[in-house]
Amino acid sequence: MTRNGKRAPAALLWFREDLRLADNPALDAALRSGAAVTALYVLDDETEGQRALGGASRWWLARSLRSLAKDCAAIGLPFAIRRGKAGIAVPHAARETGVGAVFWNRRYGAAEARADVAIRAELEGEGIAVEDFNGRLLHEPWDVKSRAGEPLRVFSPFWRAAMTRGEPRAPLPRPTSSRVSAGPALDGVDVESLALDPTKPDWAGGLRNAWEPGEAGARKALGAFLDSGLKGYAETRDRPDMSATSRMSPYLRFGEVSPHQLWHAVEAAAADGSARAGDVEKFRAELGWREFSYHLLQNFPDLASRNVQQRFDDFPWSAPTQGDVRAWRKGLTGYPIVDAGMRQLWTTGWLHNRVRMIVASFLIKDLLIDWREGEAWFWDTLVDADPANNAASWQWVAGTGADAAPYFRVFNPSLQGARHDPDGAYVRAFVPELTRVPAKWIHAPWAAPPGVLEAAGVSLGRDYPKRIVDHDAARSRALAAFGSLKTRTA
Ligand SMILES: Cc1cc2nc3c(=O)[nH]c(=O)nc-3n(C[C@H](O)[C@H](O)[C@H](O)COP(=O)(O)OP(=O)(O)OC[C@H]3O[C@@H](n4cnc5c(N)ncnc54)[C@H](O)[C@@H]3O)c2cc1C
Repeated sequence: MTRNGKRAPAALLWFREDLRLADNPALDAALRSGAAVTALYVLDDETEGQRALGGASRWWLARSLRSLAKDCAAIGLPFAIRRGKAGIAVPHAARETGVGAVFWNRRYGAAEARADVAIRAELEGEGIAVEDFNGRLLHEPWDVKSRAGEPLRVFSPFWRAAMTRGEPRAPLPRPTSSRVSAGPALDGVDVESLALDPTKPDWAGGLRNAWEPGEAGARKALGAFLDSGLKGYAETRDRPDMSATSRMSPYLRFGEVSPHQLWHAVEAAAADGSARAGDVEKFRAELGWREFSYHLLQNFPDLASRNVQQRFDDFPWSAPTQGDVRAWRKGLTGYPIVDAGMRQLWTTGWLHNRVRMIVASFLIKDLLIDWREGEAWFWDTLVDADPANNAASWQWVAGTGADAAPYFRVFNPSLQGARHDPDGAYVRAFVPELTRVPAKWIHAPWAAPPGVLEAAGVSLGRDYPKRIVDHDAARSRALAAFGSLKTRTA
């Protein structure tokens, strides 16, 4: 109700990358306005410049939308799904329902932000108010600045500056049916008709086993992390053989959980003694890397397609051979940690952060293939494929980004494997050919004495591939290529 007791006109809540009811500032404000609310999601593969979701993300989205539809029904919030260009579909839905206001949470891609400006102008031109909110980030990317008021290019000063902005707000409560006044119903399509699932072949079996998309799935996964993963996170987060990280990334990507909820949930765990301050701080700093990626995306809108450091525009990448790219994608490079990672990615749609760095370094530095080839593969296969995190991380590994690893940092896959998967349990989980290879040799089977491999039932080239490159030679080649760039641009 408004102050004089009259009901506010109906409102439209446009769900975008915030597929949740709890801690949803736009939804909360729409309900608080006293309006009767109708909710809408638009699958938009048509707006120019917007990158279409990859295959694994589409798989996730289908389940997420079903879960959201169920949650909306449970609180009596009418919810419709439509398909098409948002610039047409949203004003159309607003007219159809006769709403006085449209509420949404902000998006940060350049094309998405441009589309939002145009949609706002059209709605406001028709006398329909637009209210937008931050439902995605702890701090708006443009609010975090250097002392001189400039954008930041290095993580540590960025995070220090972000921390001076004060404690992120507390999460908003999940609305109950008593708060909802149902707006006009809107026709929509069902999720099946969006054809988001793979059919021939159906490659999603592993994803189905690994994940429960949706807000309820996010709550369960967070609960499991708080119960057993957060304790020791600072020490074990680099161990792919342990369940030591939150796996919140796809839920954050689709907005099934907010960073504010995570920020405060780990605080509560520290307060009740189930986590240590150091673990909480480290976990929050990882959320900080996500914020930093969005800060970079804000300042480098072409982050997924252009080198932040333009001197790399002349870099002598190898022309990718079908054989090398295929071996990398399929996990057949002959380097066990790389192969385990690429198979984990294909099977489950997710990959441990340390292994993401190793496989990315291998593609870029050992195979000398342009980072954009890898970024695109991750975009298609990750359930958490994120426009800011994915692009910023690939540029970080390539050395082409703002706060990037130096070009001479070339990960040695066998040493990385031995350090972060010391018993080889991670490799064994995804590369069954090597199950019986002893830990001492599992990250470098080519160096094992022939009798050891024979006893493990492995013949290289028959049961498991020979290495497609020799790492030492590849490293020298990469350093020479990077060195030539330095000389040429000096
Ligand atoms: C080449 C490469 C590509 C990547 N692509 C993506 C991507 O598309 N989407 C994505 O969400 N992350 C990406 N990352 C970052 C990171 O690997 C994942 O966020 C992390 O592995 C997700 O697992 P988690 O949720 O268990 O992480 P946790 O360790 O539990 O961290 C909690 C959250 O912090 C954020 N986070 C953690 N590490 C990073 C990081 N290095 N950069 C940015 N945010 C981080 C994520 O949102 C994560 O969910 C990429 C990293 C690399 C090296």
